[in-house]
Amino acid sequence: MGVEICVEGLTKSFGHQVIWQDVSLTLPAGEVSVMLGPSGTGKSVFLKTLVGLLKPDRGSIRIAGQDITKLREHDLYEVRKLFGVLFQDGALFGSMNLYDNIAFPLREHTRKSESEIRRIVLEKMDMVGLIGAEEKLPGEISGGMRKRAGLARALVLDPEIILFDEPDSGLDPVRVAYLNQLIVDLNAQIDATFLIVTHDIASARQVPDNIGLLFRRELVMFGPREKLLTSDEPVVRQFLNGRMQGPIGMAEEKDAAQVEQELAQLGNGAHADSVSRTEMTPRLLPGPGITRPPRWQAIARREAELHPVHAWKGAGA
Ligand SMILES: Nc1ncnc2c1ncn2[C@@H]1O[C@H](COP(=O)(O)OP(=O)(O)OP(=O)(O)O)[C@@H](O)[C@H]1O
Repeated sequence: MGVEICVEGLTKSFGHQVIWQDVSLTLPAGEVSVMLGPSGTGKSVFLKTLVGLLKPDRGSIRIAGQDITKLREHDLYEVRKLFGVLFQDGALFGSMNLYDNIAFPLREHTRKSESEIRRIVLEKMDMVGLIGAEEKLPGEISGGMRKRAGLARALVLDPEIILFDEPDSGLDPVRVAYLNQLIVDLNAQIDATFLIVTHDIASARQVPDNIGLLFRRELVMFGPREKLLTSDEPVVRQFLNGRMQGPIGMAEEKDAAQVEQELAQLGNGAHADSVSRTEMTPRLLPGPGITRPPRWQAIARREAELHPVHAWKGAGA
């Protein structure tokens, strides 16, 4: 069913460099959340901290009733089994074929027989559409296939939480669309808690239940998708519309006077946002034949109230 992750007052620095501070949010069990933020704002550091690879300076991360920041290495190892992680490049072993790559966590962390391993590996390869590619080496397949193989490997231990670090990086728009559909379908099927770091705004608009934005060493906002998509907060508006006018500068933040001037120009209609605030991007739905968990009913109702025009076709399916 997925587990809730409750982060409170989390701060991380390297030496004197504060990466982010006082971050508090709850990733609801079984829901999909996306973390956005300009480059270098510490999104990857946040993922690594959640999985216990980096220790925060302050704050707590409660997962399944335990504050993982307080755990010793041995107990942390147990908690890590709740996680599946999809790294940017799939992090596959170049000399192993896809079957052995995907079987690797089962052979490392369980005592399952080879026939049981075979059943699980083929089931997960089927879920991500890779049946028939068992013998391929990572170097022989496309970037999109490598991501899907990485995802199959992240699934083999039946994780309660899956972290995705830029799953769409380096993929063409069509492969991104397929991957997004796969993510939505998988979430409906396995009902684990998903956290996705991405720079792809189109994906961030369609895929998640919740969106967060890191900027200036802080979590500017975290909440339901529709809250962020209709927010008036200048940083959120700038980021979600991918425009230059606003507080986010080329390498760092801009001074207040410049931001004010740019936003005034925007207000005059000089550069309208590409997607108007009231026009909510429709949510990507699980494919036909995929049974949706009960929370989808509540989400469907909530979003239909906000934008009846897009009333979900087949929301109760
Ligand atoms: N192990 C480390 N030691 C020291 N500094 C680090 C370490 N890991 C990350 N950093 C620094 O933390 C900051 C945030 O890095 P991170 O990779 O998390 O950013 P990001 O938001 O994921 O960026 P991008 O969107 O470009 O991938 C960077 O300045 C980086 O140099």
